[in-house]
Amino acid sequence: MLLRRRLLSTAAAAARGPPPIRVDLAESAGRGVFATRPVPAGELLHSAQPLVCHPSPSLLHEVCYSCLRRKPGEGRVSSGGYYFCSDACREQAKGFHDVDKNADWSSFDDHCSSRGLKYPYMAKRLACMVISGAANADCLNILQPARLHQGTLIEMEEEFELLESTFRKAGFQEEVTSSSVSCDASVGNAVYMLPSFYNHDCDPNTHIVWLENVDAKLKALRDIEEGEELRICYIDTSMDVNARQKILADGFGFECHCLRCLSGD
Ligand SMILES: C[S@@+](CC[C@H](N)C(=O)[O-])C[C@H]1O[C@@H](n2cnc3c(N)ncnc32)[C@H](O)[C@@H]1O
Repeated sequence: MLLRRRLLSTAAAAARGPPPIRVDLAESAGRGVFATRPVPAGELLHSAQPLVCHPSPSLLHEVCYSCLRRKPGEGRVSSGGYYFCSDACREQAKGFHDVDKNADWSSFDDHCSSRGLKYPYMAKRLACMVISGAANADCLNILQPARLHQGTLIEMEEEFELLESTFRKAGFQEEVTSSSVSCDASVGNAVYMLPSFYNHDCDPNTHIVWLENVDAKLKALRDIEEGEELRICYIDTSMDVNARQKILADGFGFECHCLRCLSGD
C-alpha cells in the first residue's frame, strides 16, 4: 500500500516535471533559490525529505520516531516506548533505534530539558545513524555551525561533550562532531538539503508547510515572477524589527536588510 502510494506520487511528480527552481548566487546573501518561471500564489514548488529529524522530546510517545507523523487516537507503541506509525517506519529506524535504546540518555535529557534545547537531539539521532551504519560519517558535516554567537558555540561544545560521554558510557567508541541548524516544527526538528538554500525575508514570498509528516512542502505565498528569489521567513514574523534583528544576528549570524526591516516595520 505504502509502496503503491509512493510510486503514484513519484509518477505524479514526474508528470509535473522538475520543480520550477534553481539555486544561484543571491545578492549579498550567499546562495539562494530562484524561480525559473512565473509561479502563481499557492502553488506547491516542491517537497523535501529530511536528512535527519527527531521528535520533540516531550512528544516521543505521540509522534512517530521515524517520520514525525502524529499518533492518531490509538497508535502502536514499540517495546522501547517510542511510537512508530507503520511497520515501514519501524523497519527503517531499526538500526539507529537499537543504538539509541542501548545508551542511558538521562544526563543528556536533563541537560536539554532544563535549558529547553531541542537541536542536540538531531545531533544525537545523526550520531546514532552513523554508529548503526544508516548514515555515512561525512553527514555530520551538515551540522557544522555557520557564523554563530560565541555563547551559542560554547553551549554547543558543552552539549557535544555530553553526547560523547553518553555514547562512551554505553560502550560506543565512534567519534562524532558538533551540531546545529534546523527548522522548527511543533512535533520535532529536522534538517533538509534543498530547503536549506532558501534565504530569509521578514516579508517572505514562500513558506514551508508540514501536512502529514516530516516531509516539507515549499509553497508560494503570492504570485512570483520568473527570476525572482524565493525567500522564506526563519522566525516569527509577528515580532518587531528590533526583536527580529537580534534573533537573526544571534541565531543565524546575519543582519537582515529586507524591505520590511529597512522600512522599520
Ligand atoms: C539557510 S542558509 C541559506 C543559504 C545560504 N545563503 C547559503 O549560501 O548556503 C542561511 C544563511 O544564509 C544567509 N542569509 C539568509 N538570509 C539572509 C538575508 N536575508 N541576508 C543576509 N544573509 C542571509 C546567512 O548567512 C544565513 O546564516
